[in-house]
Amino acid sequence: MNQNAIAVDVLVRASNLTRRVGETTLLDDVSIVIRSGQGWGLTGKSGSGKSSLLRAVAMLDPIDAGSVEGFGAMIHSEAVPAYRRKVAYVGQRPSMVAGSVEENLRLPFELRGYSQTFNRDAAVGLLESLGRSAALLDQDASRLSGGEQQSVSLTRTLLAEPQVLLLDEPTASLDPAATELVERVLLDWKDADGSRAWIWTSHDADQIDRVSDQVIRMQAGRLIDG
Ligand SMILES: Nc1ncnc2c1ncn2[C@@H]1O[C@H](COP(=O)(O)OP(=O)(O)OP(=O)(O)O)[C@@H](O)[C@H]1O
Repeated sequence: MNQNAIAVDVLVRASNLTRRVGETTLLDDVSIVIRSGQGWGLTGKSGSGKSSLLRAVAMLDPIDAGSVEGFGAMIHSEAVPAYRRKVAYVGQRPSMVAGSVEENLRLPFELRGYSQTFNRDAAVGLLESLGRSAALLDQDASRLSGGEQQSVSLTRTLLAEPQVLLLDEPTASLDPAATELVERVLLDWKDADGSRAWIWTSHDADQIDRVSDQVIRMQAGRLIDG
């Protein structure tokens, strides 16, 4: 493999991330590399720092030390919005603005500097593959169940065509049938393009087995093997 091929293979390189809030150390010198096609499974007890790591890699939270490199370049502040479109964090509590689900899905596409346009058919297709009907688009976003919110959040994320997903317990508020659908949609998404990758956190060891090819565990803000 030549040097260029190596550079393209590494999508994200997070190095020596440290984050403290007051006396609490959320991340303690954590490094992780995300390569094309890779499915990281991230486990660890509640409070071990999994969300903190995903949010730091997504550049959503400030860090006290360390760096994030994306697609071969250091990500400085002006490059963060473009980076976040390619490296998307899917949180446990999706944020919605007042209005319909469709308005929420359209919102990112109406931001300045956003070149893609909203594809309603693609949105309906994704919602249907997640077990929701097209009628969900007309519903008031403030009145969705936790599971519906998660479906909308995932749809919004996938419509933006990211390359890396940082999935923070993406099935936490779903029943087993809905969980299976989310897993299938995401596994299909990843299989459709060998350059896509994710870090997927879960408390469900069986799910981690199904969705990851490499597992890493967090303990007290540090990464330890398997
Ligand atoms: N903004 C913050 N300010 C202070 N402490 C925080 C903040 N965010 C998280 N923490 C603390 O940092 C630690 C790690 O939290 P984090 O949410 O990353 O854990 P987690 O492994 O994702 O947990 P869970 O499995 O419950 O989602 C916890 O002790 C949490 O209380």
